[in-house]
Amino acid sequence: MSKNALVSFKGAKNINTEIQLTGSKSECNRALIISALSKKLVKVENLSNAADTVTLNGILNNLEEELEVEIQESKTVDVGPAGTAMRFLSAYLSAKNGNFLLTGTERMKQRPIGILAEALKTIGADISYAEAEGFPPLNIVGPLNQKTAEVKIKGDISSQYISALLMIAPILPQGLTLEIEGELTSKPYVDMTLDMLAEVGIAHSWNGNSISIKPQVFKPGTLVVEPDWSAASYWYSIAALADDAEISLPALKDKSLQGDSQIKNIMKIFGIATSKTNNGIAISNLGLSLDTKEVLDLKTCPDLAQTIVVIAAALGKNMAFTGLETLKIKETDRIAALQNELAKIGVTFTEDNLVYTLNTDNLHFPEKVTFATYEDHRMAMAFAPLALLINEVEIEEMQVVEKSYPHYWEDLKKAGFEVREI
Ligand SMILES: O=C(O)C1=C[C@@H](OP(=O)(O)O)[C@@H](O)[C@H](O)C1
Ligand SMILES: C=C(OP(=O)(O)O)C(=O)O
Repeated sequence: MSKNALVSFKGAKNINTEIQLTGSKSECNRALIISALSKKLVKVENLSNAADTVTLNGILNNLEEELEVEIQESKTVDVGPAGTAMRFLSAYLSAKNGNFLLTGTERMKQRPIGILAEALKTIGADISYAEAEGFPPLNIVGPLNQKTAEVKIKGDISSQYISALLMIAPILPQGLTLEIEGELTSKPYVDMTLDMLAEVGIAHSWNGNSISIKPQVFKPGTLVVEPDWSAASYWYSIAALADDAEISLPALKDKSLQGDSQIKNIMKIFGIATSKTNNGIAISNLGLSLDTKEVLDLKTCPDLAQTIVVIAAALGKNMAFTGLETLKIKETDRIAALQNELAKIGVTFTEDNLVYTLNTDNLHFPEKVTFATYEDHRMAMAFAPLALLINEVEIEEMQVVEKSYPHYWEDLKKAGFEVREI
């Protein structure tokens, strides 16, 4: 039975703590696929306990055992709500010997995959849609018989399709050249894929809109996963809402592979400073929130959108945002979810010509607010910090955080929040 979290913060709003964040699920899920493709020549260190990573790891370990005994009938592979696992496994299983039904939650069945499936079919994969055209579940019969190395792929729906193809490219007999059509959304995630491949000896060339990877062998090595900067963003929120905050986050790097590390620049708007420590970073509240008239473009960091929009709203900043087009096809329609929940504190979030604007003129904080989470971990984690402004915050279905940050509630308690399961 799912439970809700009742979150509150009693006494002076001073936060002084050290939080050890779990590994980035994006880095982990790439590292696991790369390790499997390299036949374990590549090892992974600091694997996350995020449910999406635990799921993918379990699937890959299971497949390895089963492929050894060569099971021929169709095998169901269920990724649950893990988008990266769905997209990365579509490509990975296409290259593997076997017959698979790749599926996930009801929401996963509404998250488009046609662009990736059609690209894989062009390359030579045997893929069909088990239910709705263009959506999971997929029937995949591998291994693919490569017909071409040249594929055109739309870049503006999800970068995960491109990462999925890039990771299998080195083991394909002809390699791959991807010509990206339209604007590339979430670009730092493609950079992360290429950087992690480079760490284990896989070279690429990027010319204009085309990325090429030739057939190559993986170099033995270890991919060490950095903690999750998307998870760190919630600590920036907490720092921004506290009266005084000094929070250290060990092992986060100044030069990160994760695009969400740009939270450190964005949060300067809300008066949060980031400094290097001898083992990571520390964030503190300088109490110098800026007035910004600029429109903030979040195309390169969609997973930060909820964190930033909620904090801007709670601090009464009528900010405007662009680059939010992909939010509607994530764990939930994140635009609708934000609109519904921000309304509970009197804030509107409206769209005009792809510019989303907050209006906080009627901002107010009732004694108690219950926020719905829509099976989306980021809704829970973005709204819970409001307990620094609202006497009692109830977060529905508190277990959603497991997807990327299972220790979230424990960490809040460590920082001085009261969190009760109800
Ligand atoms: O490649 C990745 O690890 C991810 C890419 C992004 O998705 P899109 O490329 O679909 O925006 C991001 O939202 C997701 O949480 C993780
Ligand atoms: C969008 C997300 O994940 P995924 O696409 O991997 O399900 C996320 O973690 O915010």
